[in-house]
Amino acid sequence: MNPTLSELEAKARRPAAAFGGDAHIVCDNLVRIYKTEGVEVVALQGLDLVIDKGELVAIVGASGSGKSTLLNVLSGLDVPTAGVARVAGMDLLSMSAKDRLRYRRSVVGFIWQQTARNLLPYLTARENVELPMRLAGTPRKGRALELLELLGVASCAGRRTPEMSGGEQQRVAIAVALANSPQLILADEPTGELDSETSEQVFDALRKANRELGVTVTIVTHDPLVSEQVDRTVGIRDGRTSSETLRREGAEGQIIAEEYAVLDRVGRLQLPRDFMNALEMERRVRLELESDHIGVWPAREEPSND
Ligand SMILES: Nc1ncnc2c1ncn2[C@@H]1O[C@H](COP(=O)(O)OP(=O)(O)OP(=O)(O)O)[C@@H](O)[C@H]1O
Repeated sequence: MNPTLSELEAKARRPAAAFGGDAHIVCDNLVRIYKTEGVEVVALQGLDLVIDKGELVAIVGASGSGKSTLLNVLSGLDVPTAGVARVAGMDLLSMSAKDRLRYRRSVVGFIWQQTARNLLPYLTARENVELPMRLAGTPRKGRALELLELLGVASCAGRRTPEMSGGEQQRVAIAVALANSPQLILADEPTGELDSETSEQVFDALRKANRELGVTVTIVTHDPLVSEQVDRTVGIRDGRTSSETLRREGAEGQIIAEEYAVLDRVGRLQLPRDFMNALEMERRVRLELESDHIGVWPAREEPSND
């Protein structure tokens, strides 16, 4: 039934919901400009991203597209130049130094690509997991072993980093990141230095943290083993989210992956570069509205006057 005039008027009067609503991670028109020796680099150019609580998301993109910049902002290590970045209802742009420290200690856990960067080499695995709890003033007896067990590295509890493989070190690093029960885990190329079998174990540990502890997990990765196993892969191009691949299980248990272009709030979308190249599209395209889709064609050759 068509809405009545008064229903439409009421709808128009309702305040528009804020972008991303109460999602766990909301980036709205996020901009990060680096200035070095007078040269400006726009690493994030109005990036929009919404991630719900409990999601496991991979972020992919070419080198220099802005992935690490985004993770640094979300982890509270870096402050964006403009826009909105909100995690678990906390505004990352206006946060005080004290809140930022608390955020980094207790709300978010971080895993670097370089295994050596995640752990202190002179502490055992168990002591490494206990450290963030001691720093936050909330030591919990048995918690470190519990986490090491959950991630399948309890046998490493008494070992220091040189006595562990790269994959074991990364799984211990995940336990360290989980120590203070964060709401969010961010991992920057966590399997980048590992062979495929070990990568699988590290990814399984992240998936376990997500499924069994309900932690939201965001992984920046070039590793197809990771990006093709998550429910949602977000592609970043030139400092903006440009594509999303959603995966779901089909009727026969097969995984169906569907790729979408991201449409921002003002209607901008990035056409895949290979599509544009194939049809030699540049500068402008012709759009046509059909009943159930919009057609995009290369611009017609204008007849020349000479
Ligand atoms: N501290 C910095 N100072 C100046 N420019 C920077 C800084 N950090 C990043 N950039 C620039 O910002 C852009 C995005 O970099 P970023 O590291 O976020 O990309 P990335 O997608 O993570 O790349 P990679 O996959 O190679 O790690 C690049 O052009 C980079 O040179």
